[in-house]
Amino acid sequence: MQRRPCLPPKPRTVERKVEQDPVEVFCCIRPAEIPGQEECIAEVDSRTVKLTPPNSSFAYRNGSAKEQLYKFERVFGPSSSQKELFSQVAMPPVSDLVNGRNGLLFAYGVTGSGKTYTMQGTPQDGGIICRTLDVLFNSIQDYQASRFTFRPDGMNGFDTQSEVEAQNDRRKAAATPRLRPMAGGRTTRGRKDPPGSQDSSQRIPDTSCINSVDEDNVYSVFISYIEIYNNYLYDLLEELPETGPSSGLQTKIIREDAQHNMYVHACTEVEVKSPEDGLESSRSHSIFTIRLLQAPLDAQGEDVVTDKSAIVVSQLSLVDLAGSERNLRTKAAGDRIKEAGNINNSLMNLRICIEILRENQETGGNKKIPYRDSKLTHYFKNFFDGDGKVRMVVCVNPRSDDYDETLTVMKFAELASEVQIQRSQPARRDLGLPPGRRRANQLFKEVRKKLEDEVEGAGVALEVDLAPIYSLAPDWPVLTSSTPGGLEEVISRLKAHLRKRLQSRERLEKNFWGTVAAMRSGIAEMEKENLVMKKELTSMRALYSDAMGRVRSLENLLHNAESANESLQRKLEDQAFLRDECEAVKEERDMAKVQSQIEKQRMKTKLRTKLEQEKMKLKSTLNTELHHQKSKIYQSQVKALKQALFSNKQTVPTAPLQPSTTSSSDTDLTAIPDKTPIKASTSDPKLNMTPASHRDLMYGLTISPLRNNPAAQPPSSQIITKLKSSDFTDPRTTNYCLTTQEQDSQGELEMKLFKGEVLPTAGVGAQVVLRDVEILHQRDPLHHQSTPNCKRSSTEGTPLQDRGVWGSQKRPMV
Ligand SMILES: Nc1ncnc2c1ncn2[C@@H]1O[C@H](COP(=O)(O)OP(=O)(O)OP(=O)(O)O)[C@@H](O)[C@H]1O
Repeated sequence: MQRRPCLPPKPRTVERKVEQDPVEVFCCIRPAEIPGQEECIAEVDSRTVKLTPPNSSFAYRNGSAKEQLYKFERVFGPSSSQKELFSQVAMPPVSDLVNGRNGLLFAYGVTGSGKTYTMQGTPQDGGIICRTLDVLFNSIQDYQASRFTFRPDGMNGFDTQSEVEAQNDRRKAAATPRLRPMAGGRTTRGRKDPPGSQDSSQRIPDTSCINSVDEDNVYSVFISYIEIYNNYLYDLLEELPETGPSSGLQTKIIREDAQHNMYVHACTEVEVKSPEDGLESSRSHSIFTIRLLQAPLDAQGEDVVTDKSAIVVSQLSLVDLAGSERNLRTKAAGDRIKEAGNINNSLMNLRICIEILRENQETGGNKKIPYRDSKLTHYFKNFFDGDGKVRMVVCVNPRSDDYDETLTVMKFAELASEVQIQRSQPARRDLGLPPGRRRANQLFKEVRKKLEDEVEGAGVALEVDLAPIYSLAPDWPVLTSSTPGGLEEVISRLKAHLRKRLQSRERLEKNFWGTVAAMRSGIAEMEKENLVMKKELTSMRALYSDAMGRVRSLENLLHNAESANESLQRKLEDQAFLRDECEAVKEERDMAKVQSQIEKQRMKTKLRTKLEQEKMKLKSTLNTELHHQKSKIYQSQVKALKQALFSNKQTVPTAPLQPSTTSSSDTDLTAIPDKTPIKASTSDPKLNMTPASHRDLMYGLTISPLRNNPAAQPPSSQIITKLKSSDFTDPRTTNYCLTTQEQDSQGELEMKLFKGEVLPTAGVGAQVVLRDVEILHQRDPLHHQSTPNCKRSSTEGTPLQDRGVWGSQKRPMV
């Protein structure tokens, strides 16, 4: 069977001038939603629109916007009617369909631009789908084949059935209750049906019709209705059981038939006999396909030629594409994002295919067109390869908010209109049958009926008189006794006539028996052939059923494999989706982790700062306290020293300058190896020192009484204490100075300055640590003069004091 106009193989190497048609692009501007709204598109003339960027558009904001004109085959403004649009846009493809050519018509545009309205319309004012069915049935109504004359063979082809088989099927169909009507008209996208689309009583049908219908054919219309959702195919006419669990619509796969046509495997195709039958299931937002079957009548114009190869199938797909920008403006999430992503991927792939197609045509290149990257383009591959005419209706909502998306749509339309599609060949097949068979047969039937009605027993009267063909001779001669020549003449004429008759009879008899013999031998031959044929047929049937069994099992295997593949693909996609989600969650967690680390670090810094502040505060409190204590101690020590110095006592208590409150637990004190007072003899006015293991040394002091007048006094020690209390922030820097004076018999005065620090102990006590000693010598000038040999220090002669010259010698304390 010829499924459809089988295209001649497309030439690859042989150059041949092929006729091409451009993709025809039309523009339909819907009326404004709100009267007086700001609009971005205007109809310039019947073929041109002007697109003006509004201030709010992205293109305007980024400075790339400018006013632009776009050309179309035809522009339909807001006031155009559905009828007008249908006549210009869809009538030619309907005519092509009737004449055995394929066609694809799709509506493209942003959400809410009127694609569904254009394809379906309203009950009172039908859209392209309704009008297509109307016109088609108006045109073929009288030539329709009876139902079930053709049956889909499951491989994108059709089988012809005998009238008896068709009748059986009709009986069965009438007895079987109808299942849930065509998947309930549901679409997986869950869009709304156009108002009143199910109420056929309100419908105002289109009355146009195509005149070029071949009357010597019979016609059958089959429709299918599929939807591509999330890049999966669903058969929306799939019958679902009325009761019981329903697992919903199964996904379908695309296959290629023997003629390399793409088709949806196991997709329901419903034979429809009227527009209403078709519209019952035309609430489509997707691909509504009409397939028209044409088969010629036999020579008598009575029956359909049952030869499969005589059937011609043409197809018209009416497509309502999904809006292209859903996710951008709807702020979709979750499944909606996936859906929007798939919609955009499909449309993007459609654009890519068209772009490469155009590029190949322009450059003569042979770049691979990625039709198989999405179901939408895969399904329509044949059309772009030249299997039918492609038309596009670009639907536009004029509102300014849609400008950016409309601009993209316009660019795509411009691109599509530059693509050339190879013109498909008409699908007629000449079987050498005379035209007008149907008409002649009809006339014959009409005349016979008329005669039957007029004359009783007209059946006999209508028998063809074959007498002239088989007569033995011309009519008997009229012979009478008055014939000139007399009786003799009559007898001789009769004899001649009889001789002729005898000859004719012999000839006829001979012919007859010859024919009989030929027929007999023919029949015998035929019988023989028949026997052979019967045998062959039996073996062929066996082979055929074997082959069919194998085909079926292979088909099942293939189907299972494809289903498994499909489900694996789904799983893969789900996994990929899950993986993406997991990655997103992981990313979120990582971010949270980093955030918490930053938070921790901040807390740490904050706590450290607080700790430092607390420490400083504590330190300053302690310092204040220490200072206070130290002041107290100093005062008491100074007091004690003063007392010691001025009380003329020989010794002052040898205890270190710690208050008695110093506890044994004092850590600094424990570091002092020996707390035993260091005694100094009165004869040795110098201070006795006991080195400690500690780096700093602590000294017990034995202090000689201070003479008020050293000159008058015998050599002795004089101690002057000096405290500098300017800096108490660090107790270690508190200066402490002890001075001893000694005058020898030559009158040289030696002064020792012990420099040290007063250090706090761990308790509230303090200790004196001497670090340096400076010795100053002063010689009495008077004495010096009398003793010229006396030695002088290196600094001698430097007038340090009024009283004489001081030499200094610094010795670091160890
Ligand atoms: N030419 C028009 N005249 C009157 N109403 C229209 C026209 N075009 C669209 N509408 C109305 O606008 C609304 C949206 O139109 P429609 O559903 O056809 O848009 P769509 O492009 O198919 O959207 P989606 O992409 O979401 O399917 C509908 O209510 C429809 O009736």
